[in-house]
Amino acid sequence: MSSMFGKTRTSAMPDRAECNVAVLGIRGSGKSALTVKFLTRRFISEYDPNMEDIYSSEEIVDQQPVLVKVMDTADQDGPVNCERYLTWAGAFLVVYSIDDRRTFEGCQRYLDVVAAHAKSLQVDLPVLLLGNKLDMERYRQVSESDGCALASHYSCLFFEVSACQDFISVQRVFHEAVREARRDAERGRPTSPLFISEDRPSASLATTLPLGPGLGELPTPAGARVVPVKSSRAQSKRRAPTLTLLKGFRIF
Ligand SMILES: Nc1nc2c(ncn2[C@@H]2O[C@H](COP(=O)(O)OP(=O)(O)OP(=O)(O)O)[C@@H](O)[C@H]2O)c(=O)[nH]1
Repeated sequence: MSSMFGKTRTSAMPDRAECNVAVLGIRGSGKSALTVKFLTRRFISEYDPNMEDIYSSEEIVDQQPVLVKVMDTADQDGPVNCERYLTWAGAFLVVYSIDDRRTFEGCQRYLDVVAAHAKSLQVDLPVLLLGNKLDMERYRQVSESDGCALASHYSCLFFEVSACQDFISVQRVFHEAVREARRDAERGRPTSPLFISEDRPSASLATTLPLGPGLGELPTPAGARVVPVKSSRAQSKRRAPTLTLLKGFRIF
């Protein structure tokens, strides 16, 4: 039923695109806060740190509906047993906190793990590096240029966001992950993992999921800093997401 990026069809539901996004990073970087912000538009400050789950939200990205599934991972001190998300995800968000150098150094191991996985598959896997907690500017330990340099090294996109400030910047990041996954699918990533529910070829993706004319439609709200390392061409149409929590967050 699920796929890295592809379409599913059941008797009760027409074809629809899906994109699996894994949120990676060491403890305290804000993975759960970003996930919840994207799904609910709310900032919730405390979560069960050991809980790992997959949530989904129906989104419109570049005028095309897509079911975005988000895995909020819960590794202890770095990447362990990574197969569960490497084989599942079609895009990766690697998160650190700008006010904690340790989280920045920790995220490099995730970038290495994903890069090695992509190399073993001989595919491009979309990765976005996120410097979170932009609201903690005065306690910043990781400069924007350090984030940019790391993203350049791994050829990934780079954004600085805050899970406790505006929703739009956080939504934009998740939508950008979907765009990247679409582009990789269009560039001809291997077709077999893309369609699991039915053995349908992925050749139709290019026609069913056209690229938008250009990024820049989503405003960057005051106080949020979005730092694209690679240029992006697509645009996103915003709307309130239809939220489906596959399992409830345990919030305490
Ligand atoms: N100021 C600020 N605090 C944040 C932000 N995002 C998360 N936090 C706080 O940082 C702490 C860690 O956030 P989590 O979302 O639990 O981080 P995590 O990466 O999921 O960590 P684990 O659940 O331990 O794996 C919590 O106290 C959050 O309230 C942010 O953007 N700004």
